[in-house]
Amino acid sequence: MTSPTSRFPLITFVGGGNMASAILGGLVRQGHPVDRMQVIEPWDEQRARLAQQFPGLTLLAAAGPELATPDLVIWAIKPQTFREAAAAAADFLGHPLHLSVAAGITSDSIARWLGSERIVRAMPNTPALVGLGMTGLVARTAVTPEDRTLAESVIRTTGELVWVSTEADLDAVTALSGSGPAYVFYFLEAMRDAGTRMGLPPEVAYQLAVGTFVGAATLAQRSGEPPQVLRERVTSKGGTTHAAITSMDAADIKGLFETALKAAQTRAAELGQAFGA
Ligand SMILES: NC(=O)C1=CN([C@@H]2O[C@H](COP(=O)(O)OP(=O)(O)OC[C@H]3O[C@@H](n4cnc5c(N)ncnc54)[C@H](OP(=O)(O)O)[C@@H]3O)[C@@H](O)[C@H]2O)C=CC1
Ligand SMILES: O=C(O)[C@@H]1CCC=N1
Repeated sequence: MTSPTSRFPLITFVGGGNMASAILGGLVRQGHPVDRMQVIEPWDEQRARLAQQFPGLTLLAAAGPELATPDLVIWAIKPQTFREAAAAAADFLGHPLHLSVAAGITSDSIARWLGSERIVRAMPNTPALVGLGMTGLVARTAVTPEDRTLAESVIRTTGELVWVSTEADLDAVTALSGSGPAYVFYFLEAMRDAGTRMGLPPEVAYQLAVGTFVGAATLAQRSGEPPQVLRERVTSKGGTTHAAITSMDAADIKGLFETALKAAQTRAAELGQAFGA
């Protein structure tokens, strides 16, 4: 008899860390049954954490014949361990669609390691943990429209997505939105610390900083107006914002930001070269 949950694709995660947890959480929130997902995760503590968070989930320390043949494999491991993990699991996976979230590792490398052309690369970000992720996706040419739909349906459970044309674009996505939450947290730290040095209690400074980010980002999203216009609307002539922005321009914060993002983009390509051989 067909199980009532079998209309859901069977998904195997290789790697059960931060990103796998975020995607798992999104899927569970949207009603994907835990018995249609299995995770390969070698670290005992992490398996115990996942078992507690997602009761009923199949958790394995390593790939083996007991693995049910999946429709989709999500590769959520570090670029440094991808090759080794692929070699260990390839024989037990059948012929699924492969979805990799690893930074930098090209689909050419993955195709070589897995002997499959059905590969989608995704670059999510950690706000996926709260359903507000922003993911870039790129598909190899052999990927079918049905495969794209499957990849989209999984990623959509974590937030928004955008398809890009090339894997080089995905390195730019990695630098911008993949690593991007860390830049926001960095600014939150800086604003909290500056507020504290100006005499506010740290928790008040932090509350003001977080509220300002949430409010400004929501305003940008809802108004649809260019950020420059929104910024100019805050900047009264001869006022306080003008003083701050003049100080930032003098320090070339935008130029420094571009340098930082390009460093991340370069690192993505380096990871692909160093660990994709
Ligand atoms: N964190 C982020 O913001 C983002 C990360 N990514 C990408 O996601 C991928 C995973 O990152 P993240 O989730 O943060 O990393 P984590 O370290 O949290 O998770 C990776 C997990 O994979 C496990 N692992 C190691 N070797 C194997 C193996 N052979 N088979 C199965 N599992 C294995 C690790 O165990 P152990 O610790 O024991 O090695 C670890 O628990 C990376 O490639 C990264 O580039 C993409 C977008 C955003
Ligand atoms: O820092 C990293 O390499 C990963 C990829 C994007 C976010 N975290």
